[in-house]
Amino acid sequence: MTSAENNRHWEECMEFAVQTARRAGQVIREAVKLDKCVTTKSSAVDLVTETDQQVEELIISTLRDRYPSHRFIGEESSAAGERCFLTDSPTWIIDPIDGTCNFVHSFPMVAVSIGFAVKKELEFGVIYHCFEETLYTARKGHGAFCNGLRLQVSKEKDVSKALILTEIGAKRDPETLKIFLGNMEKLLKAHAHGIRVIGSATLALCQVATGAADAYYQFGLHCWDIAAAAVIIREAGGVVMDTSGGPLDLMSRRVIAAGTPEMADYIVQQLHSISYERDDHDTDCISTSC
Ligand SMILES: O=P(O)(O)O[C@H]1[C@H](O)[C@@H](O)[C@H](O)[C@H](O)[C@@H]1O
Ligand SMILES: [Mg+2]
Ligand SMILES: [Mg+2]
Repeated sequence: MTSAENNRHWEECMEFAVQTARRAGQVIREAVKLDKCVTTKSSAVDLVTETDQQVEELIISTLRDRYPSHRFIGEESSAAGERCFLTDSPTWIIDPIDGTCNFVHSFPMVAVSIGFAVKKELEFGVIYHCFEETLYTARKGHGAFCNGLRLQVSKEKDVSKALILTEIGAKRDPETLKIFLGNMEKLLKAHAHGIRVIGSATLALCQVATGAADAYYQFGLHCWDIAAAAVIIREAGGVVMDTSGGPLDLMSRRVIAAGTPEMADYIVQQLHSISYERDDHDTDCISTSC
C-alpha cells in the first residue's frame, strides 16, 4: 500500500478501535454492579476478574474478525502464557480493564486501553474512561483529543509548581516499598504541589496529555498500560521516555511522561529504580528471528 493508503487504513483501524472500546466499556459498566470472581496473578494485589478475561476476548475476537492478518498482545492473554513481543506486523496492544483493583472495589477510575503499532512504531492509541464515558484518542502526526477537543500538555518546567502522578505496581516487598516511598519523598521534599495515585496508569497518563498533571512516572506497569497513552501524550506535545532518561522502551516495565523535557529530566535525576521482569522476557530467541 502507498503511504496515503496506509494512512487511511490506520485511520479506519482507529475508528474501529473506538467503536470496540465503547462496546467494551458498556460491558464493564454493567459488570461493575454484579458480584465479581476475583483471583490474583503476580502478587496478592495484582487482581484479575472474569470480566477482564471476557472483555479481552470480546475486544480481540472483534478486531481479529476484521483484521485477521494482524497480531495481538493482551494483558490477560499474556498472563495465560502468550508471548509478548512486537514484530513488523500491525499489532494491537490491549488492556481490557486498566484499573482492575478499582473495578473490584467499584471505584470509578477504570479504562479500556487499545494501542496499535506497525513496524514496532506506535501508530495510534484509544483510551476510554468507562464510567465518565470520556474518550482519549491520538494518531501519530494527527494530534490528541478528548471527546473531540484537542489536547495540549502542561508547559510547567518547575517541580515546585507541579502535580505529579504515579502508581505503585504489583510488588509490595519491603525493598520495593522503601524505594517507592523514597521516590515520592524526594519529589515532595522538592515541594511538588502534590503526588496522586489513582489506580489506573492509563487514566493517569491521560491527565498528563490534558495538562491537568505535569508528569507521571512508574516502575512495574506493562506495555499495554503504556502503548496507547504514549501516542496520546506525544501528540499532545509531551515527552514519554525511559526512567533512565533514554528513549521509551515499551517492554521495560518503566516510564516517565511529562509536558516538558525539563520536568522529565528533573524526575529522572530523582528516581531510584525498581526492577521488574521485562514484558518480552521469554522471547529473546523469537525477537531475533522475527
Ligand atoms: O492491572 P491493571 O490493568 O489494572 O493495571 C494496573 C496495574 O495492575 C498496577 O500494578 C499498576 O500500578 C497500575 O495501576 C495499572 O493501571
Ligand atoms: Mg488490566
Ligand atoms: Mg493496566
